[in-house]
Amino acid sequence: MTGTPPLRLGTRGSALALAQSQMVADAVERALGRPVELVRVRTEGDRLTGSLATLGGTGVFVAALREALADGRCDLAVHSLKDLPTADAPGLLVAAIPERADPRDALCARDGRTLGGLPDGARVGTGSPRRAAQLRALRPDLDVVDIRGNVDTRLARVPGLGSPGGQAAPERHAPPRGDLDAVVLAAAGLARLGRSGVASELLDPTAVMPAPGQGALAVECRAADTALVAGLAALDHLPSRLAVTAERALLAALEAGCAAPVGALGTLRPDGVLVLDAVVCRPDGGARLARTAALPVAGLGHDAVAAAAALGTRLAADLLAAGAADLAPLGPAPTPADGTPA
Ligand SMILES: NCc1[nH]cc(CCC(=O)O)c1CC(=O)O
Repeated sequence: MTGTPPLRLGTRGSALALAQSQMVADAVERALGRPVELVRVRTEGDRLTGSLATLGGTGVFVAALREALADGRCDLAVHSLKDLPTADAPGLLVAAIPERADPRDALCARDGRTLGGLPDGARVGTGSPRRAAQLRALRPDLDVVDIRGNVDTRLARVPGLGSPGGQAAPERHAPPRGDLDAVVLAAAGLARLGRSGVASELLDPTAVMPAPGQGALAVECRAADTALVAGLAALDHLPSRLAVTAERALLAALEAGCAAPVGALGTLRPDGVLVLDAVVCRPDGGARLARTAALPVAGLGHDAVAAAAALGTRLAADLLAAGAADLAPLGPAPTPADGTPA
């Protein structure tokens, strides 16, 4: 009659956070046969909408969820891996990295245009130095406009792409609408919101390298909840974990904050070789360093995770030896990479 008490999954209230939290809640219910309820965690970031992105960056949101976990106000939390600091949180554990969604960036342009088809001098919005630098490298004529806000707010800046309801989170200063030719957003975020249709081009990673961890989620819980840790392992997808482990080790070794113009993408090939591509850009797009490293991980079992991390560290050393630190502002970041986090 009483049954097992529900697991409490702590989440922010944004549309993207709710969508990905609900996806994971459903997967946990299926895997563990235990009910999961979403628990709204109000973060300081949510109170400071708008200005937050420039003040505290994505870390503010993650920190509030982690506090709620540590305090026992919730039992698990879902983070966008690209917003998760590379440093470990004491007492907490990323117990699962589910299968990664499409890691690519998506161009969302008016009239279905591609990057190559945008008119000369077109205005393209992004809050990410990584995206801005790579867009400028491909199209030096573009006017790259710094934008903030949630996915709906950003899409509304492109004529015809605002959500049908026209609703966007209330912001202190209402942002303009329909004033840009295009915005660039993560394909994975659009997919989770059911808005993949607004993408007019999925950008080739060799041209626009995604952020480390983009498209992947992290399911975090208390390390001491050993039964839950063991249960959540059923949601872990090893190829995705290997790829993002390499990407994040690279980011950590570059001491690159989330604002640094650094892209990285790991891929586990069918032959068991983990390939890691990475790029460090000069913010104006006028120069870039790109490097690739590969390592066979088939047959390593769980040692493969440590090997993936070593691959990322080694590629970072290659990039630094080639002068990455002269190209880009590496080191602790004052602003977030991609604006408001999920
Ligand atoms: N920093 C914002 C952010 N964090 C996670 C996503 C969704 C994609 C993902 O999970 O990687 C987004 C939106 C975006 O970059 O367009």
